[in-house]
Amino acid sequence: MAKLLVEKSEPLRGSVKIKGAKNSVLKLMAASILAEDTCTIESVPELLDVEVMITLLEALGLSVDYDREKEILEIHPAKELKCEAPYELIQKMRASFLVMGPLLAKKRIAKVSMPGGCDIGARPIDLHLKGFQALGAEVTLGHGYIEAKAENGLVGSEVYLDFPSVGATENIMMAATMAKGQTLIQNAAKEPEIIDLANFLNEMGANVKGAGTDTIRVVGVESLKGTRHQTIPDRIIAATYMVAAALTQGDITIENVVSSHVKPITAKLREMGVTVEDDDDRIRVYTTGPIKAVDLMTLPYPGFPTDVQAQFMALLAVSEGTSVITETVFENRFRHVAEINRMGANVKIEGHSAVIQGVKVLQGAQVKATDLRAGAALVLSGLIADGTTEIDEIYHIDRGYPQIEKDLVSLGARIRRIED
Ligand SMILES: CC(=O)N[C@H]1[C@@H](OP(=O)(O)OP(=O)(O)OC[C@H]2O[C@@H](n3ccc(=O)[nH]c3=O)[C@H](O)[C@@H]2O)O[C@H](CO)[C@@H](O)[C@@H]1O
Ligand SMILES: C=C(OP(=O)(O)O)C(=O)O
Repeated sequence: MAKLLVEKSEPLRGSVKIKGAKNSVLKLMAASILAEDTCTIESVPELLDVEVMITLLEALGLSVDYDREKEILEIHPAKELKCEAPYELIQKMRASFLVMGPLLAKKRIAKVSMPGGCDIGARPIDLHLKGFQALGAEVTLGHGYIEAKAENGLVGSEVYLDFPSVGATENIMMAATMAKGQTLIQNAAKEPEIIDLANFLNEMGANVKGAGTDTIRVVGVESLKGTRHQTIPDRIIAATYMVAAALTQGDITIENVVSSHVKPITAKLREMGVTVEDDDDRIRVYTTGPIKAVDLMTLPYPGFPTDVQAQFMALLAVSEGTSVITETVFENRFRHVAEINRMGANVKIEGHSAVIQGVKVLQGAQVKATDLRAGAALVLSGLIADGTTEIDEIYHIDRGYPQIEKDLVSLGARIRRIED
């Protein structure tokens, strides 16, 4: 299996341009199932997860042209849309389950494999299913598959989410686009990717209002057409590179970022003594002083993102003092602790919190990426650790970072990929 070898590097300097957001583009791809004609999506990063979604759309009968160089994806409607999404594809990636809402809206029946748990938690789908049921679908579970049926079409309704789940909000929003009448999604997730999806759906002719607030109103329409859309920049990659600047005591300018999407990151870094200068679409992060210990808690947007928790742990591991990170979104998202401790960090898990006693230096070691962001955190730690850090199982990183080593090397990092 491929590995990354990360050497202790000089402070990172220079500028880096952020590509389209994985967590947006995968949903835009799923939403394309709804269109009567071609959808063109721009700024589609070259990621493993994008390849999995292409395979899934093709398995459903759509045809897809992906110009990897230009980062443009054209998704053409199926001659005959299939309504079954198989286990082999759904188990590869959680976001595959997002085809259920569009299939149910368009075919009035969908049979999708249950996604199962993953490295960061059990990740149930009860809220997605409650939403489909509220819209009148009959949902049955059997042999590892979920079947949802609404023979006479879905009917708009009120859906209250117990937790503002990103995926449930998106799946229900897509299902509701062609339901009869109005759907209200209350306690909806407010992530920027939800707004991007709503904009995409509206460009296709849907009637979605309130995305980005906790109440989304969808008025069903008869059909949806194709459109051309530019994916929003990846705020999690931007945040990862912001941490890289602070950790290496460097000076990085991040281009093509929506500053308001990374406010919780900016605020936390400033609290740690790091300088962050932000314009609308560009952020400069630099520091020369020590990093102050801080406490943080992950929360749904606009709270501190769980997808940046591991990267902040890498930074707090070498801060001055004791910090506490509390993870409230996923119940098992501390698997990176064992790995970062192998590099000399002093982190203890206490229930849903990690107590981090800052140390002066980290040491290069053999470690493995236990999930996508955990892997990114290890790459960052490797940049300041003495010697070489050898990171295994980097396919996790490739799910969500189109070119982590290329970007970081362009900023002065010493990273090599060893292909098997
Ligand atoms: C592809 C994608 O966009 N992934 C993101 C998405 O994942 P995802 O959409 O899976 O995350 P959710 O917001 O749904 O999950 C948040 C919490 O709600 C729970 N839950 C969710 C649905 C449900 O039906 N029942 C339930 O209990 C989950 O187990 C988890 O504990 O949002 C997460 C939270 O910001 C991010 O970390 C992921 O990177
Ligand atoms: C958890 C993540 O992704 P996914 O929901 O696809 O597993 C992530 O992007 O950090």
